[in-house]
Amino acid sequence: MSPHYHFIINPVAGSEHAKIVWPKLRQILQTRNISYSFDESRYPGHTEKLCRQYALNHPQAVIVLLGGDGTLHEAVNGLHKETKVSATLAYIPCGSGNDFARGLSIPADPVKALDRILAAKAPRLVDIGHYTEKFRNESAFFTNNIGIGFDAQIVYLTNHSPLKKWLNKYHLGFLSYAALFFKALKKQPTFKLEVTSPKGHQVFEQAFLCTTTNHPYFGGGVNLMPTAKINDGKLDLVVIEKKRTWPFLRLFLLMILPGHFHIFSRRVHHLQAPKLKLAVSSAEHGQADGEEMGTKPFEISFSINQQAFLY
Ligand SMILES: Nc1ncnc2c1ncn2[C@@H]1O[C@H](COP(=O)(O)OP(=O)(O)OP(=O)(O)O)[C@@H](O)[C@H]1O
Repeated sequence: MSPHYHFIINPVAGSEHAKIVWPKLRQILQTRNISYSFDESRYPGHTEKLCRQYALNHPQAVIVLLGGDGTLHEAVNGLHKETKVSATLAYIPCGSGNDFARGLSIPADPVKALDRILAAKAPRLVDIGHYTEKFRNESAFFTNNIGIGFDAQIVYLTNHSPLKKWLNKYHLGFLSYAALFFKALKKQPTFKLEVTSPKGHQVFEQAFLCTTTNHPYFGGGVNLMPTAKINDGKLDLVVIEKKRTWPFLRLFLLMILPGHFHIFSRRVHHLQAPKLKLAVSSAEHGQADGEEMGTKPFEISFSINQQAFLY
């Protein structure tokens, strides 16, 4: 028997892309006589509540999210924060970044993504990260990555610039990250980072980017760590040190070019572990799945959980 699919739509995701796509998908569901229902997220944080409530009342259903990485972040937190609620998730990328979809090779075309979900036989387990941060007194789950330093500086600048809104209007939101790259490069200082993992203790005196990631992508498709796997029970920590600006620019260029040869640079440090601790004593920007974490020092611990996904 085919499952019941409950859709949660974030109407503002991807400059209202989800809102435009939904009627098309609904038509397909009706034509194929698929059992479905839906909710619309009405404010930031609503998806978290909707997802938890639906899963509590309908443990057998598949909850399909129409939105971007932020929508998925909320849904996963809805299911895992407080007590864990068992539910199967599925995801149709309609955001501006859609890095999680890239990580799972979910088609960018919403109709194809829906087809894949409807054809999938059984859910598969994927990793989701968990963090606890002392200075923010905060604990949450993440699907993509947690960044300290350069990537978080870009998120901060993007959110506080009118450019993102303007580019979003033309469905070019991803370009806002590129546009603010050089401003972030100028503003972000290097910082001292301490890393503790099952492999030992390491100190980086000139860390510039420090990203703990669940899959290869960040910033709307930049391949930070091609070997990161979303179902290996491990998180990938990437630390990039910066001594001078030009070598860093060269590294970043290698990151966005095919081949991704940046991973061979001695300035790029990579560590895979199921548990990690990071400490930064200076006040730095942080980002969690593209959302700002505020500018403070960090004492952050990571671990891994799992979530059933239909894809
Ligand atoms: N009805 C709503 N009105 C305003 N904001 C909302 C509403 N529903 C959800 N949100 C918020 O919209 C934000 C953006 O959603 P999301 O991240 O999914 O899209 P995006 O930013 O376009 O995509 P991506 O994160 O992939 O770049 C989320 O942080 C969510 O809290």
